[in-house]
Amino acid sequence: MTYPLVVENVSKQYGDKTAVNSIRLQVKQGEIYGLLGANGAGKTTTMRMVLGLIYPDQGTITWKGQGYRDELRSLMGYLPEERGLYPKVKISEQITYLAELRGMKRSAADRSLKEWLERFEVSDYYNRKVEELSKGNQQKIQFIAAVIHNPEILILDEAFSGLDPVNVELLKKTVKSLRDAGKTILFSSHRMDHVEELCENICILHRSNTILQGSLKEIKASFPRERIVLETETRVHGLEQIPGVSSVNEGLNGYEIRIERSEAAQSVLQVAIEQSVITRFQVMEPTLNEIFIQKVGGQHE
Ligand SMILES: Nc1ncnc2c1ncn2[C@@H]1O[C@H](COP(=O)(O)OP(=O)(O)OP(=O)(O)O)[C@@H](O)[C@H]1O
Repeated sequence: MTYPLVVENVSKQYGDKTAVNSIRLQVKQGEIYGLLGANGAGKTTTMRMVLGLIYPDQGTITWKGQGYRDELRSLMGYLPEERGLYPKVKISEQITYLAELRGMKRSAADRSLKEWLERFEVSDYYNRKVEELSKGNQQKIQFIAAVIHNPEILILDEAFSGLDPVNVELLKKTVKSLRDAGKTILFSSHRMDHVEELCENICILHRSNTILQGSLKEIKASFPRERIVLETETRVHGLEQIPGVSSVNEGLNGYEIRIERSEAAQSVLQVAIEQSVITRFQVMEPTLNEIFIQKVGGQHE
């Protein structure tokens, strides 16, 4: 396997503050790589180094085997976390200008902009100023600014924040189609459900260091299964008293039971069978949210 984007033992200091400490990433073509971490963990700093906007103090970043060089500008697209459009300038003017900076001809940029506006169902914004748009629609325009020049590598920092559920789906679908078109995508998010849906591999940063990294599937399989979903036709009593059960939550459809050791699952099933007809019994893998909280939560600032 050759990886187009390789970050090798990269560190970055700001004064005596270490923002990123010796991190390593290998991102495939046609994948969305998840970069996770609490606020201040070092995600944006890492992305800005990949983009060549700031330089690592140590380590190397290579794109198809070579270090940063100016030609990469036109191959990279960036959706920054802090949005940076000019409020008073027309969308058509500023997006085509940004595309020209990335090496596009104005006519091609204009054509591409019109296609993207249509795809996002906002064609009438072509002549509008950014300040006239809602936050969510400004976000869509900012996304267009990142992809208009058809970059090979895409850096998306909190791409879906501030969007309503319909627009989240629209952008998610778009990111997936860019992945399927062979783009190499680095994606940060605080929404673990989005990461679970989009990313094959992840890296969780905590206070500048990598605390968990690898295939999401393997990471999930390596954590114990401590949650049971139980649905029965009638109520079941005494679940709390089963040895190894740490909590029982009764919901509308049944129970969510937490266990401390895997043998307890068998006892829960036994007790439920004795009292009712079971319509669902499932020992669940941990969610990424649970894993994140477990790894980061206890030491959160
Ligand atoms: N220009 C800067 N000067 C000094 N310190 C900085 C600078 N940029 C970032 N830092 C520090 O480096 C650390 C990592 O910041 P970074 O922005 O990369 O975190 P993040 O993971 O993107 O956080 P968030 O989720 O809040 O966006 C933080 O402690 C931050 O205060």
